[in-house]
Amino acid sequence: MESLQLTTKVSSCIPSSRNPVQAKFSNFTVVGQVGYAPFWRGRSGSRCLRIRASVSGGGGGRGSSSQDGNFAVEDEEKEEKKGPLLGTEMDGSGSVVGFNLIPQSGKVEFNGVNYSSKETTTNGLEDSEDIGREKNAKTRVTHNIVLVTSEAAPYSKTGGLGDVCGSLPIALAARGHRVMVVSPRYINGTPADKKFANAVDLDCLIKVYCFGGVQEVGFFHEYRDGVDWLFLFSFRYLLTTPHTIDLEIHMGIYMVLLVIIRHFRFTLLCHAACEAPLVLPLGGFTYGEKCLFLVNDWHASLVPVLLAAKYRPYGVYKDARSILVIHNLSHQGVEPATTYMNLGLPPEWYGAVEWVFPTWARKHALDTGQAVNLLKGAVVTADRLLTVSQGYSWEITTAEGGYGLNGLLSSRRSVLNGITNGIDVAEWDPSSDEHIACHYSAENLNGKAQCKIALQKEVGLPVRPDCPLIGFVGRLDYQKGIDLIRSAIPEIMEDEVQFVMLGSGDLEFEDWMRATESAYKDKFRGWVGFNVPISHKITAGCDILLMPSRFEPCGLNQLYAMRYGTVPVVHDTGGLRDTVENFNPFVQEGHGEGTGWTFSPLTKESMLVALRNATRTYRDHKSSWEGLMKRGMQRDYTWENAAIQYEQVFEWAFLDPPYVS
Ligand SMILES: Nc1ncnc2c1ncn2[C@@H]1O[C@H](COP(=O)(O)OP(=O)(O)O[C@H]2O[C@H](CO)[C@@H](O)[C@H](O)[C@H]2O)[C@@H](O)[C@H]1O
Repeated sequence: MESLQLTTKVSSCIPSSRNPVQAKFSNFTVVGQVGYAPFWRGRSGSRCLRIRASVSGGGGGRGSSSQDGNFAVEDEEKEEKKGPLLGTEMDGSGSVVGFNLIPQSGKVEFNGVNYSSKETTTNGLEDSEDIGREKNAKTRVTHNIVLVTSEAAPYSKTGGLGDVCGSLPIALAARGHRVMVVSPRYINGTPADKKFANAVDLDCLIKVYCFGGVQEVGFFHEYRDGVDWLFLFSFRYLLTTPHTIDLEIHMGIYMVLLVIIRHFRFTLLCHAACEAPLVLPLGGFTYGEKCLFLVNDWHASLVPVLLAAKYRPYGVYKDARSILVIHNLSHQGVEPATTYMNLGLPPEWYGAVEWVFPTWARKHALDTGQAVNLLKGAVVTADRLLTVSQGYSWEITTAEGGYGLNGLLSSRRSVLNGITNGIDVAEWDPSSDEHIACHYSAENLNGKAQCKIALQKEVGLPVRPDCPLIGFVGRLDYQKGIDLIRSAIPEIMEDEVQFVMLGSGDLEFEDWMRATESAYKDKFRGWVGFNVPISHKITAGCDILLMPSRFEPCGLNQLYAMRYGTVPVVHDTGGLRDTVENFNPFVQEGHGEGTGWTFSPLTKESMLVALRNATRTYRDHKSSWEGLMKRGMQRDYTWENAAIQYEQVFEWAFLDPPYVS
């Protein structure tokens, strides 16, 4: 099975005059950037594409997907449903040549995965039982969603991106959408590999064209919680590269190799994610062309560029839409300009990803500043842009928060929105958390004191139930404001407090944590590493969670903390500002309101003031403290809230024509 192939020989290039948007963007380049704002220039050039048959027959091929109606309307007026398909017929070469139908009532099994007809929507329609139940329900539109990500918990996680991409798909599936998640299959020869144990090899190799030739990629698949989880592998990738994300974090000296590995891995990921909806008959049906791509951060940013440059000019994915979800603008996937040829894009599309560093950012006199920037590619080609909080969606349009993309992002402000992340309320639930010593809830807080004692014992701090215990969990890097904690620690340690930090990342900060532990044996513990059970124990056992993030697109730890009755003290920025309400003890007839402390500006002094206000309230105003804890615990953090807002954005995406067609 092969994908659209781009030849490097260029023979024709005919931008459509049908659509002004296409005319404007299908051939462009950035010729200069002043303050990073690009000037677009048409570029004469041409291309020749060769389409090789990928799926033929059975209505599952490109252009005639079996799920063309994936943009489905659910209401009681539904027409007769079709029976689900059993699976594919393949020819000797492994190409799909047809499908076998089975009756609609039975169970569907494909590659060992059970899809009951209730779970598997046909053209997005729910079964008649549901229709009956929802007789009076409002008409609702469901979509075929392809979420592309470098990580998805519990399979892979290095940070919040993994959490979000592990939970949001399930919430969307629960609302009736058909959802596929495409991410790499990280196998590293450790017990962590077991997380992929339930995924079965689909035995379907596809060919994509990038990195100077044909690359074969395959998929493992698990159907769980209503979601098709697809894990990508490539033999070349397995044989030639370290493939654990944990290892990558510690690769330091092999950074150059690491950059190449990532570039290769995520280029493959994007190409494969574009092919998967067309060629994989999951549960008997392909997702088809009329799907919605949710692409997360720079790793998946090539997807909208591929849709525009490789597929739409040849009539494929005309009705698809793409939404770029920005979790962290400070990582943009910037590589040397020479790597453009690896991306599998037509030469004339260079302008979409072209990036010119300003003079001051160049390393030497001969450095021309030329680079490719994958995230920028998505910013200029995706149909809509999303960030993970409203505050951050504004910050990225400013010079301070825009990391050089603020000009472009501002120019797309009309399609830029922010939706605050939810959290996995089943995994993060103090009344049932398997990692913590004692369960508790807003109604009965007794167990929290036990969790604090258990944490103090586990990390070897003196057991002092009344001493305020401050926690920190997160990546040790510039974003998280670790340098601020480092500069404030001598003063924090003068107070009657204990402090537990869990984190990994920057080696300098890891060393600092170890040294601080030696210096303040009775007060400070620094746990270097990535340890999910300990993160739960800290969240439950501490009284206060400190987050002095320099910027924070959303932040999950403050949400986890509030759900566990641990009061956050945060820098007043981005998603932290949106989610933590500053404590005011005087309102509500002295009952107070708010869920934590927000401080600004980002200085040691203002952080210390907020922290000391928190510890004083903890010690001297027990009822106010309990109010703070309970208000935080009673907030609604479910993903359903966020999923409903995502649906609104999906609707807007399909109302407009494709941004680049
Ligand atoms: N050492 C360690 N051991 C165990 N667990 C650890 C850990 N270090 C971090 N974690 C966990 O990783 C997650 C980090 O969440 P953040 O929201 O801080 O994400 P991050 O900055 O990575 O992601 C980006 O994406 C997310 C999701 O959109 C945004 O919330 C965020 O603002 C943005 O920077 C949490 O679940 C945390 O508990």
